[in-house]
Amino acid sequence: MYILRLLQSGSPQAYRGLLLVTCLSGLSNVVLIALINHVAEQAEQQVPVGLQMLLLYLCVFAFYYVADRASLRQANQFVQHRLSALRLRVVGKIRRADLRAIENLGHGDLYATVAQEINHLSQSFPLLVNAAQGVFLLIFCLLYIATLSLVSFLVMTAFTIIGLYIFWLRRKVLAEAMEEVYVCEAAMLESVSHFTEGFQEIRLNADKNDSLFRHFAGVLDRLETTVIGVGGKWVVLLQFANAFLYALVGLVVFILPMFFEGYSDTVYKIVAVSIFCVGPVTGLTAAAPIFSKADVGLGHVFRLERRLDNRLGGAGHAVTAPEESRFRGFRTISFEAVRFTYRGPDGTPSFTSGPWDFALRHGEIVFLTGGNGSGKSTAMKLVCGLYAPDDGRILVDGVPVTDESRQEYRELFSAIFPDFHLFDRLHGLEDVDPDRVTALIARMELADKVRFENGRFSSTELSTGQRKRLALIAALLEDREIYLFDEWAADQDAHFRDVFYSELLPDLKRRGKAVLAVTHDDRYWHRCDRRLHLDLGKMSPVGDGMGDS
Ligand SMILES: Nc1ncnc2c1ncn2[C@@H]1O[C@H](COP(=O)(O)OP(=O)(O)OP(=O)(O)O)[C@@H](O)[C@H]1O
Repeated sequence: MYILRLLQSGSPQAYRGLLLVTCLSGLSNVVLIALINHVAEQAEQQVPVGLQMLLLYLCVFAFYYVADRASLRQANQFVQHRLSALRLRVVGKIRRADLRAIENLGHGDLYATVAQEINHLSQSFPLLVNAAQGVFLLIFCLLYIATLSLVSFLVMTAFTIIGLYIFWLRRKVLAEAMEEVYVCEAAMLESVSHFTEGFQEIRLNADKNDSLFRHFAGVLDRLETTVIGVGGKWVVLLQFANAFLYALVGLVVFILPMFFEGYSDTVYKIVAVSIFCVGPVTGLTAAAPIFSKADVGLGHVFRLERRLDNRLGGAGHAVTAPEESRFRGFRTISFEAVRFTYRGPDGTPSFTSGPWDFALRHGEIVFLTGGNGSGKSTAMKLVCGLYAPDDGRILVDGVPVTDESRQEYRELFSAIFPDFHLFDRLHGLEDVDPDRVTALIARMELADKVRFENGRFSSTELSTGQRKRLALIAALLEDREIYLFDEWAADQDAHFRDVFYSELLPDLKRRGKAVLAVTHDDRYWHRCDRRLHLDLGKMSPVGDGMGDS
């Protein structure tokens, strides 16, 4: 069970402390029941209830109240800590993973698993704590019954074990059905996302709209059938638990007195205890579907973590920037026979970039051209170290880049890819001079749209071209030695495209930066020092200087 695995991942001290207070809460609960039984017996024998007994009752009640509260609070804290630790651990592994690993796992799945599943468990937790307390109470109730009648204890314990075993088997069936609910819910969420993300397309095309809606209705139908199926299994479980309790009490009341002398004296006390067990047993059964759902979700998180571990190969690679990079101030980066292949899930190669050779020198502007799907973006990701080459070498001034030094190497680059992400604040640039940012906003001709306030841009609700300019501001502030632009100018108007090629790129060159830019703008090809062309992943130089076109 994944929930137990989660709990055991905490510090043994905290785990033991939690078990202790939960035990104390269950124990004091049973002592209360015993006291009630005792007082009822005295009343039946017409013995007046003394003040001492009342005080004892109040003391035990106070103890129970405090222990129960402490148990619930500690359990809540303990589990929330474990969930936070799990989130931190998994996100920590995601941030250390290679881009290929993340692409293979799927961004959507990653997000859903980390954000939704853990959240779900966090929200359903109070019910689960209640159910766990019920288990402790059941154990102590049985122990109390042992003090009343050993025979009843043995019979009831045997029955309880059989009952719990059957319950466990049924719970497994429920868990399997829950796995199907999980799949159906994921399909439903994906289907809903088509309505929100493809809203413009469906509002333009009624047939598409209808077809998507029919598909959604089908997905919803399957989800409903599966959830109803789970509900049916849960009803069976709930009925079983109730029937089991009544059968047990029936056994105690009708059958056992037939066989054991003097048993009828204690039977009403045992019945009273059994009735106290109804609440916990019902709580346990009621929590079963939530428990199964949380366990299934947690299973997905653990499986994701294992897949990340496999890709990270142990501790993973560092993500922290070294104080003094050995690659800083580079003169030439050489790519020797670099080759990289995308593979499908079954390992079949789908596209190969390379082998290619080229050298990127400090302070030069290189343009990369090629048709759609020729491998320009793939080459850019290989150049900046987001992909590690399958073959070949990358050398910085003769020093090979290895797995260990790859992060140091990446720190040379700032890149803006077509699917760039605009962060809500300038992460990593917390001490930036706001006047500098404001000046750059003005230079990007965004002064009437955006302000820099409290470490963030006032708005990111901009056109794609304007958003790319904001991304460029962040890249310029990073002040790295190499700039990669993957079709950056494609979304700019004619005026700003000109600013980019005629002012911004030459400015970077003047500052000694190297630039590698993917471009289709043949009007500006004379702006580069060298142009490289890609065709089916193979790279070749075109001319060797300005005006090569
Ligand atoms: N993450 C990926 N997984 C598998 N294959 C990929 C992936 N990204 C790209 N490819 C494949 O690699 C090939 C080259 O893609 P790439 O994006 O590098 O080309 P491109 O020249 O940048 O194309 P475009 O000009 O259309 O942006 C394509 O056939 C594409 O299907």
